[in-house]
Amino acid sequence: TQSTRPQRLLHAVQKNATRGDPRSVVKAIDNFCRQKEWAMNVGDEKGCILDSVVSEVNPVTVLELGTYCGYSTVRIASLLPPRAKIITLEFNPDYAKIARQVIAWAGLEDKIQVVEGPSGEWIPKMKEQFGVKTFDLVFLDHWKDRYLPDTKLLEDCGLLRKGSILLADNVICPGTPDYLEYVRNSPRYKSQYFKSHLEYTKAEDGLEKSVFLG
Ligand SMILES: O=C(NCCCCc1cc2ccncc2s1)c1cc(-c2ccc(F)cc2)cc(O)c1O
Ligand SMILES: [Mg+2]
Repeated sequence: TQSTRPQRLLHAVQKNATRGDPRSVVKAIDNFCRQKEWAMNVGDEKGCILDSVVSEVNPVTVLELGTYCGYSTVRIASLLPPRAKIITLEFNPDYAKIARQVIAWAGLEDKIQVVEGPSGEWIPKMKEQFGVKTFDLVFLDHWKDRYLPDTKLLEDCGLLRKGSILLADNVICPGTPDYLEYVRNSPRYKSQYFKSHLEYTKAEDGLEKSVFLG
């Protein structure tokens, strides 16, 4: 039977990356997506902006919405301090299966918890299920029309604290207009746009970094 793109991406990692070396896993995926098949990873250009925000925030608890094949999960986890943890939500079980194997190849299983299911159902359960108090960093990279409702849900569930950082992918392409309008106009956020390009292309895209003011 025909393989899927995530399966081919995983094979490229297993063929070209060194076990236990997260940066080689990131490199192998970027090479695969540039030379063989485009895939919706945050990519190398926006990935550098992600790296700089993670390094600046130095988060202990991270929530990622939208795991896909685990590219940004590995990228973030490789920069975290020893006891820090990422909870990453993925709706598609096939993607989650591939992501777990990519994460294992990078040797980062201990820092990452892949949770399957819709964000709208899991966010209200974060405290009781995972003992989370608040998130220091949230990386939004899932359905673009869920960014705003899930941000409001995070607020309502008390999962954000003064200084929590929201970092959103794809605010231009495919675009998240209602989310952008909210974080840029709400008195509860201080927002900043990092102009870049859609992964592996020349199209404009960017990341929006928003600090929750409490
Ligand atoms: O849809 C994208 N990403 C979300 C996939 C949806 C997966 C979900 C995860 C989850 C977890 C919990 N609850 C619900 C959900 S739904 C996406 C799409 C493009 C793109 C850009 C130009 C194109 F021409 C074609 C695609 C680029 C990107 O960087 C993306 O991130
Ligand atoms: Mg994205």
